[in-house]
Amino acid sequence: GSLSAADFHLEQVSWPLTSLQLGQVSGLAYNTHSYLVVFHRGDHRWGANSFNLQERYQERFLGPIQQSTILVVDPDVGAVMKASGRNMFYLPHGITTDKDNNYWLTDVALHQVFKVSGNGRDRILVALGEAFVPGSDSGHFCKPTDVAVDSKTGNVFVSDGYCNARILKFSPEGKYLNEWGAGSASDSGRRIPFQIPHSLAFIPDRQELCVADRENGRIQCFIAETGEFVKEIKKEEFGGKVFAITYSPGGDGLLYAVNGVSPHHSAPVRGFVMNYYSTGILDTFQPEKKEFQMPHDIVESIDGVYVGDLDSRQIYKFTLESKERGVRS
Ligand SMILES: O=C(N[C@@H](O)C(=O)O)c1ccccc1
Repeated sequence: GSLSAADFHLEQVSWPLTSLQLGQVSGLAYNTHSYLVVFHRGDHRWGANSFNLQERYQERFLGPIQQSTILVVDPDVGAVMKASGRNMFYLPHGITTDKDNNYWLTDVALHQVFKVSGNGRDRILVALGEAFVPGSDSGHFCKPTDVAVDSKTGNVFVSDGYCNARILKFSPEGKYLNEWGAGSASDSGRRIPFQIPHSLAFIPDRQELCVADRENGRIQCFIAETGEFVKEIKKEEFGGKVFAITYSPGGDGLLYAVNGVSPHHSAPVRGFVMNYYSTGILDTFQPEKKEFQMPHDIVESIDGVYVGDLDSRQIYKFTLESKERGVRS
């Protein structure tokens, strides 16, 4: 019969074949040509003193990152096919591609969201927020973390952010449409605010938007049209931190997640494969030899699942191996 995800397990494969010379890896995306797109910080890093108490970036004197922060990487060997994003960003965070292969990016130092042409020429097509000015009205963000695009309507969703606790919705041209906070929690019924809405995944099969509510260690999903709360996925196995999520459309709708280092290391840091509808955990995965340090984004490509680790400054690739073979060998 047809092989279900239960017959498979994600295992790390040795990739890339040559070093990608990355800084802190903050975001991963993939494009319609099934290439991996990497958003990294070059020689900048987000340290304990990067921001003051008013959430203002303290290292403007460094100027923008001069290395290429946007790398299009070939999924087979990991060779850099295209490099761009020089002299534009200070602290890259999230990256998403739209159906025309344009990039939507966030920069936590700029407190801004950009739509940039994906042809490597880096034309800024939309810029949201005010450079270096944190805020919480419809024209400002505070360390925005990610962007998701609804390919059906072209509407754009922003998770905002480290120092706000909301999701904003914009038209394809960047016109403010709506915003909302956390939905009601499953247990207490009290509305527990987001604590770093850190990563977004759009569910095209359902026109829903899921949010990795990082420090609450939960995923909350909403109706994209209205922002109405649909459901919450919170697992003991997450250990109280969910850093990133991504969704694989199609029949069995797989939702992937990576958790973070939990207090007292009570839960291992790893990746999860869940069925979006049943919310059951189908598989977990982690690097063979080393541990994840800070898995910061995850994306599924045509041939595997990629995890960008911010602290180890590298990208791990996992592919589906049949469990039976594991038993036989
Ligand atoms: O979470 C943090 N960083 C990462 O998510 C990241 O995106 O770098 C962080 C928080 C406080 C101070 C310094 C870094």
